[in-house]
Amino acid sequence: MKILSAQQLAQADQATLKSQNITSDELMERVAQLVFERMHQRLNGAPVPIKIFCGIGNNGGDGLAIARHMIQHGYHVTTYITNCSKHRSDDFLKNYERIKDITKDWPILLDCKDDIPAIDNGDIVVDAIFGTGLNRPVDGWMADLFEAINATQAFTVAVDMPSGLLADTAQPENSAIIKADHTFTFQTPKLSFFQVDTGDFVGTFEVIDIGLDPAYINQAQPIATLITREAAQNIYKPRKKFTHKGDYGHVVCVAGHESTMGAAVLCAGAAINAGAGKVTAYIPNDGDIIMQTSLPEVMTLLDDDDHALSDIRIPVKDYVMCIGPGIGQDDVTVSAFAKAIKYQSSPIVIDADGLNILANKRAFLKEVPAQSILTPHDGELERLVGKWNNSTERLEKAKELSKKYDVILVLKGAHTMTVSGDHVYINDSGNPGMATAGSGDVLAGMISSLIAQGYEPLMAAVFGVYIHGAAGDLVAQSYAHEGLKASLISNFIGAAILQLFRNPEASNS
Ligand SMILES: NC(=O)C1=CN([C@@H]2O[C@H](COP(=O)(O)OP(=O)(O)OC[C@H]3O[C@@H](n4cnc5c(N)ncnc54)[C@H](OP(=O)(O)O)[C@@H]3O)[C@@H](O)[C@H]2O)[C@@H](O)CC1
Ligand SMILES: [K+]
Repeated sequence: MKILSAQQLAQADQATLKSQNITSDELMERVAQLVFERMHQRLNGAPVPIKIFCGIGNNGGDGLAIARHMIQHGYHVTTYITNCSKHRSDDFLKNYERIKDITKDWPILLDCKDDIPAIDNGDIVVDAIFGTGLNRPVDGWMADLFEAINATQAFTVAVDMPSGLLADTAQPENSAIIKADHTFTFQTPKLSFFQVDTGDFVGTFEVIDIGLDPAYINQAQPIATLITREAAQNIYKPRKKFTHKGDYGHVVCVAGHESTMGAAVLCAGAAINAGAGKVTAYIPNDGDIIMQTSLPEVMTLLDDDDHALSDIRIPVKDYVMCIGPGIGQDDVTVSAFAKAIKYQSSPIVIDADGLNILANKRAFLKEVPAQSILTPHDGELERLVGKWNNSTERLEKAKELSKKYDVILVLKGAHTMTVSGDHVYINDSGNPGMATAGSGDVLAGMISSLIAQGYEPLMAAVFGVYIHGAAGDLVAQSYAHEGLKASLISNFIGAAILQLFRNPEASNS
């Protein structure tokens, strides 16, 4: 699903009015009707007090139209207008007249100086103050109003966006933002919904297709793409009948150190579980028994050194290298790593200590084959690109690194983002239980496995991240977030692929 910028959405709005030959007022009515229907479906006429706060732009116009529908259906609505300036939009004004004429229930004008209306914990608050048109930080009385709403336990529903949140640009520090419990957002989700410093303001969200011009949306270059279940279905490559293990590639996991052999086991195990035809673990000599007893399907190649990797020689042809899990940063390993990546000519996957070595010895970055995949968590990313002040800057820095070295970055976290040049793919599966040791080793093994099976590196990363999250979601259903551990994610890879094509209603999930 495309994620468009606030500017693109405004253009889509204009294109829609033209192509569908409708007025902006008619589009606003369509939007309000769709939001009302969803609220009505859930509330089912409940006599709960509903307080609708409306700004004086088009977001406020939406709010007034929603209020009118709710009043007409017998809900207990109080409508407030934050009447802070004279610049009211035309469609706001039309809906202001309409709610007065039709319902005779006049909105309360708040003069933005005096008291803030009382809000009780049992109220439902509808936030229609600002949407995509926010153009400066919120301060003064308005910031106090936001704080008062946030201080209550009233269930808060945001229209299009929580007010105060910017759709796609850096949010100034300590901005006043409404903390929504649920957001009805129009046509596409906004980039800030997925960023660590702003995502929590959105609550759960629901994208409402408001029928904006498909021709405009199809040609628009998105600022990011949300990888949903449907997108993942389209990437999946089913196997053909007359094939053999050679058709599904060979992964060599270069991993492990005397105290971190588990990382090597998780990485190689995930490569097998994700479908590679063959997997070899290149490990320190003493790790042989651990690997062979843990994973009977995996072959081993042993380093001369008992405890650490010292000279990585791989006497096989045509394989995909996954390097880094648990290798440590001993001097011998750093030199061996440099040599190993220099000899690679096709894309590899670099994780964990492999990334830390690259951060310390930046010259090695030039030796990384084009289209290789780097899978940093935020600590590793910071070592690679330096500190950032906000999520927007984090993403910009990742894009720069990706372009400079022609590599793909998988920025791990809630809503993992895969960055390839200016293209960003945001993952929609997974849960907080996946923040657990070894989860990254499993992901690195999975992505390498998919490249070995013939997926283009970028799609291997995007699909691998989705299935990794989906496997985590399946594990969480039986083990809770707390009981989720990396080896379980790996064990559920196959189930997650099956689930991708199961009718969600039939499987009740
Ligand atoms: N895209 C679509 O297809 C559709 C979009 N629709 C809806 O339109 C919404 C966008 O509407 P919009 O452009 O009128 O902007 P909006 O969010 O109401 O804010 C503008 C107002 O806020 C004010 N203001 C801004 N910042 C402020 C601040 N910090 N502190 C105080 N005031 C501030 C600003 O004041 P001014 O700058 O004029 O002084 C102006 O009055 C969108 O989110 C969706 O809900 C649907 O109806 C139809 C389909
Ligand atoms: K809003």
